[in-house]
Amino acid sequence: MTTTRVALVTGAAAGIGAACSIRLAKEGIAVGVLDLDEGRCAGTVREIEADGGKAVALGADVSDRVQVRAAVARLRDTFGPITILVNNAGVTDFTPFEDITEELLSFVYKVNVFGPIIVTQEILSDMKAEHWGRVVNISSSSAQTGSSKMAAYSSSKGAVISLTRTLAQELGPHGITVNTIPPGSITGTIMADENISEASKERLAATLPVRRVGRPEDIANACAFLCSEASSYVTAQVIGVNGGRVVT
Ligand SMILES: NC(=O)C1=CN([C@@H]2O[C@H](COP(=O)(O)OP(=O)(O)OC[C@H]3O[C@@H](n4cnc5c(N)ncnc54)[C@H](O)[C@@H]3O)[C@@H](O)[C@H]2O)C=CC1
Ligand SMILES: CC(=O)C(C)=O
Repeated sequence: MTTTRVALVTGAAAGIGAACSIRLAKEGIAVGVLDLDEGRCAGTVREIEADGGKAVALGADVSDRVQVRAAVARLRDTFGPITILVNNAGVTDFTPFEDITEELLSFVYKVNVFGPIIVTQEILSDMKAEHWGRVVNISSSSAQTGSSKMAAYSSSKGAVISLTRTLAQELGPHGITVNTIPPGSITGTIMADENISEASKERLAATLPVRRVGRPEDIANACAFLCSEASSYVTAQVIGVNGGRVVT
């Protein structure tokens, strides 16, 4: 890699976003670790720096363009133009369909759909100027299979898959690849012990090709490839990881 690439990872204080940030930093990429509360990003930044990497903590709500613009400016001032973006920040929701309200829909869609659109728009000029970019959107296997009591969430992630395919066409001519990873169930907040019993995890694992529930590191490895120089001809792909359905 001739220049130090700069990445922005959203929702990076914990879980999949933290794993992606740490993994990208191992490739020599300088990482903007963004989450709602900048203070919560310190742990991810510390782990990256302890490993010899470069990172900066950023606080912003991905659905708020003013906050996103300020965070992007700080990252750009710190490390330079941003040419890698992982739209990972997301919120899940388990609500029976008939109980879904406009307020809930607005909350879920603002984070899961408006967020990736706003953040991508705010860094796009850097990618176009470099004629090189990597965008990875974290969707969900529930967008492909449906998931009972997750209509707001799974439909929002379906929008992320469609957004990915559209942007791949629109941004490809600018040297920018756009892909999505629809994880299956991954240990972390959603799959935390208080949310799912060990017996349920074992039953779930028995249905998965690799016979185990996914880990954030699994997503981070797939993400690192999609953000690499080598992945220049991979775009508009939906790359299932650990239970995610692979569709092209
Ligand atoms: N864990 C799982 O089983 C699966 C997760 N996913 C997706 O992967 C992504 C990450 O999920 P996890 O790491 O499991 O969740 P997580 O809850 O551990 O991490 C999500 C992070 O996003 C941050 N965040 C939430 N709203 C935000 C906003 N408006 N602005 C900035 N940051 C915000 C949260 O503070 C949190 O740190 C999400 O998009 C989720 O929908 C998809 C499939 C399965
Ligand atoms: C939360 C989520 O997307 C799954 C597949 O569990």
